[in-house]
Amino acid sequence: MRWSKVFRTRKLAGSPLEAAKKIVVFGGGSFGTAMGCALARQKPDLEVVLLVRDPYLCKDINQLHENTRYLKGFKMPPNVRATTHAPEAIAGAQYAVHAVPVQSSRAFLQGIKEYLPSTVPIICVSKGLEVGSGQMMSELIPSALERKQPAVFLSGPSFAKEVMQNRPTGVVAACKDAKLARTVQALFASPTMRVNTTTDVVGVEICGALKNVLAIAAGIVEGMDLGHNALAALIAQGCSEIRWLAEKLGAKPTTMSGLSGLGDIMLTCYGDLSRNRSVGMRLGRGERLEDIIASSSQVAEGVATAGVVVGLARKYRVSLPVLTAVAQVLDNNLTAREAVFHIMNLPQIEEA
Ligand SMILES: NC(=O)C1=CN([C@@H]2O[C@H](COP(=O)(O)OP(=O)(O)OC[C@H]3O[C@@H](n4cnc5c(N)ncnc54)[C@H](O)[C@@H]3O)[C@@H](O)[C@H]2O)C=CC1
Ligand SMILES: O=C(CO)COP(=O)(O)O
Repeated sequence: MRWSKVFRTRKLAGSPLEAAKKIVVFGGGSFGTAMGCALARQKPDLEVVLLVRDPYLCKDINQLHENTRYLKGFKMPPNVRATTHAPEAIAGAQYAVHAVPVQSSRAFLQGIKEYLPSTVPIICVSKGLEVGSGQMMSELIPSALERKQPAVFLSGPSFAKEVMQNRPTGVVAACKDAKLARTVQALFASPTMRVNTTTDVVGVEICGALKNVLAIAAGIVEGMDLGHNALAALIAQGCSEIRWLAEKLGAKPTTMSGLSGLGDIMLTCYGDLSRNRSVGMRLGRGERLEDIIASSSQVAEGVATAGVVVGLARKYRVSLPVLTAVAQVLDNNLTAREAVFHIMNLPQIEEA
């Protein structure tokens, strides 16, 4: 109650939300839609435009006020609309929320580059590492746009469906420019959304990318019905591995125990709504990856990121048995059972 009062008084004239007139969302999938709606709910005269590819989905959003493909059954606020036309979507927008899956982000950004002014901040919610370049989104965005662009990385435990249901959620806005991080904090913060800030972009991004790989491992353990002990041991080991790699990359230790680290690891490794965990569960039950992917309409970023992690482990000379085993299972080099046997038979160690 007190929290909500604080917000009501903070959202007075002059705040970034008050000043914002139009926000464009790249990607009309589940998370782009949910975050767009979260912004639109806060300010009825804010224009939120989802840039989508599919004209049928576009029509549904505009006529039924519902994302019939990705968030069926949830009504969207009337100030959210969709278009397939990039120049029109972007024109006049003060912020761009980027919710296109990582592996499609480079091509997408190259396609809209000429319409996006270099001063418009990108608020990136995509979590993962690009196959091939191994880049994080903070590296991929300037590389794809071939220029500097202000960018903030918003991450943390936040299932799209629960954001859409306006249930309490906490995320972290990471930006080297602390002032811009605070602007994004003020944009998204509401009585149902807490937004912390940090300047540790690398830490937030690497935690967000690797927790998806760990969630696949957690799903495998669940799918094989190995029990609570095994699951807890696996997640604890995975947390250590993420910390070892994150430290090598220069991340702050506090980020690991924060929302984008432990918070999102807990959500995705234990939460029924996680797509990465559900890919793992199906692998653990013996399904083939090709069949799992063919039957899923939504992205599970951990599948692509797992292969990149193997390269990072090599590059930074850090042993990541759980995270790299996920890549081996996905590549069909190991069965899930062999991976568990392999991990259980590693040398007994001193805790690090
Ligand atoms: N769904 C969730 O609960 C959360 C998702 N995220 C992250 O947000 C990102 C997007 O995820 P979702 O919205 O869940 O995915 P989704 O699978 O629901 O939707 C992806 C959207 O991106 C579009 N897209 C794909 N390739 C494209 C391209 N080349 N050009 C333009 N659009 C393209 C699709 O048409 C679709 O609208 C991912 O990186 C995910 O890890 C982050 C937090 C929560
Ligand atoms: O990142 C997420 C929640 O914070 C969503 O996780 P999944 O992609 O596994 O559903």
